[in-house]
Amino acid sequence: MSAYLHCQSHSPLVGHVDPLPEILREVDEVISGARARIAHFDPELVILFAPDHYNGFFYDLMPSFCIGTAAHAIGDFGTLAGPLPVPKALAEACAESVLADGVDTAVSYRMQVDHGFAQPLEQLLGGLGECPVIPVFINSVATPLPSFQRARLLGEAIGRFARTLDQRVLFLGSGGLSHQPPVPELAHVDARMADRLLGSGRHLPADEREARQQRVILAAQRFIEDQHSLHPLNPDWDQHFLDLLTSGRMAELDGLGNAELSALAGKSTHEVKTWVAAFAALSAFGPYQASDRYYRPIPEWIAGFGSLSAEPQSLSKES
Ligand SMILES: O=C(O)/C=C/c1cccc(O)c1O
Ligand SMILES: [Fe+2]
Repeated sequence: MSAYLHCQSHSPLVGHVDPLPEILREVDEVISGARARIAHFDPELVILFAPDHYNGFFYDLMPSFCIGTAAHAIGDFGTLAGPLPVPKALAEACAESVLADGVDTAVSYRMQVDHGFAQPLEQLLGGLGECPVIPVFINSVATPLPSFQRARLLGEAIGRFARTLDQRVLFLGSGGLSHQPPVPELAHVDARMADRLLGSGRHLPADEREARQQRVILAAQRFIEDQHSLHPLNPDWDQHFLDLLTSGRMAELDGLGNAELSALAGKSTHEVKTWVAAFAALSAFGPYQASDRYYRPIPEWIAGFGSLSAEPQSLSKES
């Protein structure tokens, strides 16, 4: 029984609208370092906390949390497409354990996921199929949203389940930090888009898919020129968030309301709840030591881009 954690921002704009080569090199080094540490840990099971962007989860039935017992990635923005190797019985046991522990997660026996799940698997493990993975969705865009506290309790429950396994478990968190890309909102869209958000967007025609991606790419190009064309990134808040996780004080976020977070750092910043859940899961293994902290606001990717690893303190003393 051992655990390792890595949390990282994602962005589907990688490869579409990139920062200067020296910044790209710097980020590549951060990701390669994380990948090497993960390879050294040699996980037997990945538990991946990630959001969705109206590609797999819709308002016809929007859960706060969902554990997949089978999943496939759609390959949006050119990210990897295909099935994820989900160990079905173990994912079912995980869901049962979390429910018995008092956190009402949904389950999906056919989870459709997007770049939020696929990008970290590609960047950190080298592909979708490299290691058995239990996908855990946290609703981070479709209001009403779960709170920081519930995300923490979900993570703790999953951590307690993981601790019962005789396996090396890697917790991954995908998303954030401060950002607000142009994600549609049910309250502000026309009837056609509302229908997409209610579920017809699950299988978008190719021309609409292309138009959707171009909208985000154009928004990123505009954001580079005018950082008020979208909600501005908030490096101060991002660093504060990283401070809290690094020092094991994530429960201090319990009091931060969803509207307040949106106003401070942007409406997609709720993706950081994947990090909170991952760190909470790790905390079930005892006190942890965080390492390899990295942060840079990257407007080209519409992301306060962060990266942070951690491991149980007993292990960090041994290595
Ligand atoms: O449009 C989408 O599907 C998402 C875009 C996006 C852009 C930048 C950062 C992110 O975390 C995103 O999901
Ligand atoms: Fe995202």
